[in-house]
This record gives sequence, C-alpha cells and structure tokens, in this order.
Amino acid sequence: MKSISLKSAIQLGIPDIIHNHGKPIKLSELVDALPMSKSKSHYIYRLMRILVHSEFFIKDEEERYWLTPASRLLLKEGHFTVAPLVLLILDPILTKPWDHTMEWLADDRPVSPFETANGGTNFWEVAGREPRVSNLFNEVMSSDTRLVARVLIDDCKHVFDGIESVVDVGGNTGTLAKAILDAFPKLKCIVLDLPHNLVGLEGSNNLTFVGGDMFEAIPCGDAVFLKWILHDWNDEDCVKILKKCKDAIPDKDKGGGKLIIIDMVMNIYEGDDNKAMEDQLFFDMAMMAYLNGKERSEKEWVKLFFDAGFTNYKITPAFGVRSLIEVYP
Ligand SMILES: C[S@@+](CC[C@H](N)C(=O)[O-])C[C@H]1O[C@@H](n2cnc3c(N)ncnc32)[C@H](O)[C@@H]1O
Ligand SMILES: O=c1cc(-c2ccc(O)cc2)oc2c(O)c(O)ccc12
Repeated sequence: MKSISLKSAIQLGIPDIIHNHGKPIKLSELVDALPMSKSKSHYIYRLMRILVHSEFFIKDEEERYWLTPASRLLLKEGHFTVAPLVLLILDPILTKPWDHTMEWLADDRPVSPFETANGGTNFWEVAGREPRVSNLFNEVMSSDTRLVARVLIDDCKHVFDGIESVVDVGGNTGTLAKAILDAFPKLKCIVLDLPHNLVGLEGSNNLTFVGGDMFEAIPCGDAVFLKWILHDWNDEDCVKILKKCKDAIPDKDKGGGKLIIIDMVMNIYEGDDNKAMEDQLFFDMAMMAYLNGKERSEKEWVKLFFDAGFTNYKITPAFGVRSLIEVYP
C-alpha cells in the first residue's frame, strides 16, 4: 500500500503541485490543481493521510501539506529525482516477472523470471523495442549516475590519476562520461552501449558514442568503467565481459590500465547496518527477477576477477550500499 500510494502521488504530480504552489497547500487547493472529479476529494484526503503517516509529506496544524526531504526527491525535474525509479519498479513490465516465479522455478534453462513472463524476450530486448520502457529506464539511470558522479568526482578523484582515456562500458546515454569530462576536460571518453540507446546522441571532440555489444568488442582506453553492469549478468557472462575489458586496457608490462567497477559488494556498505543490508537484499532480488543477475560478496567478486585474468583489486565503500572496486591486470 505504501509503494502503490506513492506511485499514485507521483503519477498525479502531487509533489510538483506542492512545490510549485510555493507554500504549504490546503486539501481543497490540491484537489483544484488535479485533473479530477471533486466528488473524489476524499480519495486525495486518504492518499495524503497514508503518505503523511509514511513521512513523505507533513500536515501542519492548519491542515496544510508540506514536502519533506523524502518527497523533495520525487520532484520530476529534480537533479537527483527518484520519481522515475518509483514509476519503473512499479510498472507492470517489472512487476509481472514476480507473478511468474513458479513457472520460472520449474524451468531448467538459465533464464530470468522477466523472460519467463515475456515469452523468452529479455529486458534489454524489450527496452530496445519499447521506447516508453527505455526512456523511463534511461531517466532512472541518468538520475542515479548524476548522484554517483558527484561523489566519484568530489571524493574519489584519485581514480583518475595518470589516466588519459576512459571507456564507459554500458555507459547508457553518457551521463557519467559527460560528468567526468566536465571535471577533467583533458580526458578522452568513449561510451559503449546498445545502439538503440544512442540514437540521436552526438559526441564532441573528446566524447565518442559507440553502438555495439560488450560481449563482442570493447574500445581501448587506459581505464574501463563498469557502473551497474555486472550485477545484471550471471558468473559465466561476467567472466566474458571482464576478459573483454582486460583486452581493452594496457597490460602490466605496458604501464597497466585499470578497471573501475561501481557495484555492490554484499555486506560492505556505508551507513546504518540494518537498512543498508536490507537495500542490498532488495537489489539482489530485483536483479534475479529482471535479469537473472545477482549481487555478489567479496569472495564471489574475487573469483570472477581471477577467472578473467586480473591479478589485484581494491574495494572502497563509497556510494552508500555500493562500492568502488578498482581491478588491475
Ligand atoms: C543497469 S544499466 C547501467 C547503465 C549505466 N552504466 C549506469 O549505471 O547508469 C546497464 C546498461 O548496459 C547496457 N547493455 C546491456 N547489454 C549490453 C551489451 N550487450 N553491450 C553493451 N551495453 C549493454 C544497457 O543498455 C544499459 O544501458
Ligand atoms: O529497475 C532498476 C532499478 C534500478 C535502480 C534502483 C535504485 C536506484 O536508486 C536507482 C536505480 O537499478 C537497476 C539496475 O541497476 C539494473 O541493472 C536493472 C534494473 C534496475
């Protein structure tokens, strides 16, 4: 009920209406601003009541609603908005797989519940043919990446020491690459992603978009970024991707490049133990349902790195429940 109520409030644009009102808003003013029948005002009253209880809004003594820090993150134009995330994970395209787990469990093949629910089509294929899904997904990724890039550039600058070129594998629409170039304009960046994500995107003198398949070839660079890529794949596919990444960076005897992974390491996080652990477990379930992927412990990561021919690594918890993992040939 909490999630579904939140989805309703976002679809109705309630956080934006309160924000644009410029001051706390009365129920009658909120109802007036919504495209709805006045006979259903009681619905908005009840929706706001549960969302006040869940601390998404505050109701003052004069019965006016205010935004809270949580609902400020739901403003559609917010730099770090999570409104698209709520809409994506509660969209039938991502809730349907959960209804197919019985059928999925009975199937021997290494497919995801998403594929079971969609006649064998995987998430990336659906995104490739349904712009509504890819646009929403890309908005979620860009918003998250703006936040991660801020931390990476402010707190983890050292990762760029001695690096002249960067390849962002599965770099989506280039949000990370653009943030890196804003901070380090002398670098050269290449973004590799599936061709459907790059339609209409234009590079510049130091940014190149390459449409392709990371299982086939990865452009060369001093450093390869993999942000939120490997948790989408099973171990066998991860080793294939990692081997291609190793081929793309200079080997130890040529000065040595590095792989920079931003992903979760189970049981390693910043902040409150219980909440962080719960977030990691939620992500692990989501990756299983959407992509047959998984979140990994340090031991599981290390096995992948060594199987792909890397020799050393360093884990730094840097982004809440996610870590910065530097991996060396
Ligand atoms: C979870 S998203 C992460 C996007 C971005 N790195 C970020 O963190 O915001 C995974 C990305 O991998 C891309 N992708 C999936 N399969 C791919 C493939 N075979 N080759 C290249 N990119 C792929 C998707 O299109 C998507 O942009
Ligand atoms: O469907 C998703 C959603 C996310 C996600 C979760 C929480 C955030 O703050 C931002 C984004 O991440 C995903 C992901 O990494 C993926 O590989 C597939 C799907 C999703």
